[in-house]
Amino acid sequence: MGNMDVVGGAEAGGRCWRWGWAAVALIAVLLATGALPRKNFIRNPRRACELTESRVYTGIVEDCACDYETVDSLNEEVLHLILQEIVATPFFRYFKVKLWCDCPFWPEDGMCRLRDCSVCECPDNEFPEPFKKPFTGLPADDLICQEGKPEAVVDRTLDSKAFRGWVEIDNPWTNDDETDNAEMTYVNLQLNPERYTGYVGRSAQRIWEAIYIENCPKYPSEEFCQEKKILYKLISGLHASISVHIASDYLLDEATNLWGQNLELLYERVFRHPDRVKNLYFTFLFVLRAVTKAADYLEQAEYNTGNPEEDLKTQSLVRQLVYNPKLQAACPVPFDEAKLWQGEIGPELKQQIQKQFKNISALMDCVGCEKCRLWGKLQVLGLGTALKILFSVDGQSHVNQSLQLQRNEVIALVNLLNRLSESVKFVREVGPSSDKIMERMPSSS
Ligand SMILES: Cc1cc2nc3c(=O)[nH]c(=O)nc-3n(C[C@H](O)[C@H](O)[C@H](O)COP(=O)(O)OP(=O)(O)OC[C@H]3O[C@@H](n4cnc5c(N)ncnc54)[C@H](O)[C@@H]3O)c2cc1C
Repeated sequence: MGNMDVVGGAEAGGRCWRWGWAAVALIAVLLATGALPRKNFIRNPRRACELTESRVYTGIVEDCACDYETVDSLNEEVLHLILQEIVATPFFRYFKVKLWCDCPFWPEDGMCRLRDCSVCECPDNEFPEPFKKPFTGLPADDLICQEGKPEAVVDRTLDSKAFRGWVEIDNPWTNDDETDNAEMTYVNLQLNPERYTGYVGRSAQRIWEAIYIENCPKYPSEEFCQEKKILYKLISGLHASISVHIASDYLLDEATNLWGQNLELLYERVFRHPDRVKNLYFTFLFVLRAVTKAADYLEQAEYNTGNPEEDLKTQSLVRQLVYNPKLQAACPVPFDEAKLWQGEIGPELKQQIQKQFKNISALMDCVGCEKCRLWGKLQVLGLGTALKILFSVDGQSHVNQSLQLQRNEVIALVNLLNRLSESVKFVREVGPSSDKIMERMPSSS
């Protein structure tokens, strides 16, 4: 179980009992003094214990190098605020995506009940002008005009800068050909929040099933090989984050169009399964590590949307994120990827996981709800970009010189980090009030 310490749950063994009894004693005192309304605890005392035990997360996040408390405070004090500002900038709010795709695995059977399911695409004149221009950089091996000797060939090495202009380059971890601009549309993400869409039933189930059963089965609890656990944990963390967004922005009453939080759903899909909460934190730290590993590249990148004032602000926000002194002091290496793929089977394992991730990426074309597909594609591309930064480039010192990212990959990566940051914040804020969730839950005992 590594060095993770969840208070309560099967893993914690004896500690669970000690904390369990301490919690019971505390509750008894609070009830006796009237400090706590008795009705909150009468309905289902077993569930009260379950919640008390399962929601307090302490210690190091498994396989990472940072503890839960630090993640929470860094997120609340620094990361969340910066990310919210970044994703609202013109550079980061327009995402290029192919929304009309055929499912390569089965006839698409998606049914989405709500209007909220469909995506509002950008009219052509809305998204930034520089985004429309095709790539204008020098081709690497344009030999047409070359005559004579090798000495006549122009040296095209630019310099040792990390960023050498946005490139059109395919991501080896994802299925879509990112260099193919046909049928791509631009979507303003701010107009299409990730929230409840009414996408439920067989279609959604089938996709999660295909992901978990065929492409990243849950590893046995005795599995020590970190590489084998990673893909499952990343997908489970992403899935938990999607569920948190559904629960935090839910259509409570269709007749009056009332939106709000659905804490029962949050409990059932996330809190009730401590592993999912842990995987959410893991995924957050993994993506955060990718962003900080690519710090020099991201800092030098051109955030050009044709609006100099906004673009300077974007650059400054990115700098604040990637070189944040509080982050560097408290959690300098959120996840240590250098330990992975080291053994003899390392390269083979990496290939296998890359193939599985590509399949998961292809499955996004089977999501039968446009808005879910938009966020599914964006977040899977964001994860693919994190994987590319951490695993496709060898060594810490060379990362920024050999790394090449597409504009859309960077947009996906940062928006994914923001989604995960929102989920971590929500889980942290709502966790302590889960006695309210319990009060509304029907008794299972
Ligand atoms: C890519 C994608 C994006 C989606 N986006 C949206 C959206 O934006 N808005 C929306 O309303 N709906 C969205 N959906 C649908 C949503 O995720 C659920 O499938 C749907 O709400 C039905 O939920 P459910 O209770 O059947 O459980 P599901 O969330 O569908 O889970 C299916 C099964 O997976 C397992 N599982 C659940 N969570 C985890 C986890 N964190 N880790 C490991 N295993 C888990 C459980 O065994 C569960 O029974 C999306 C679906 C997909 C595939």
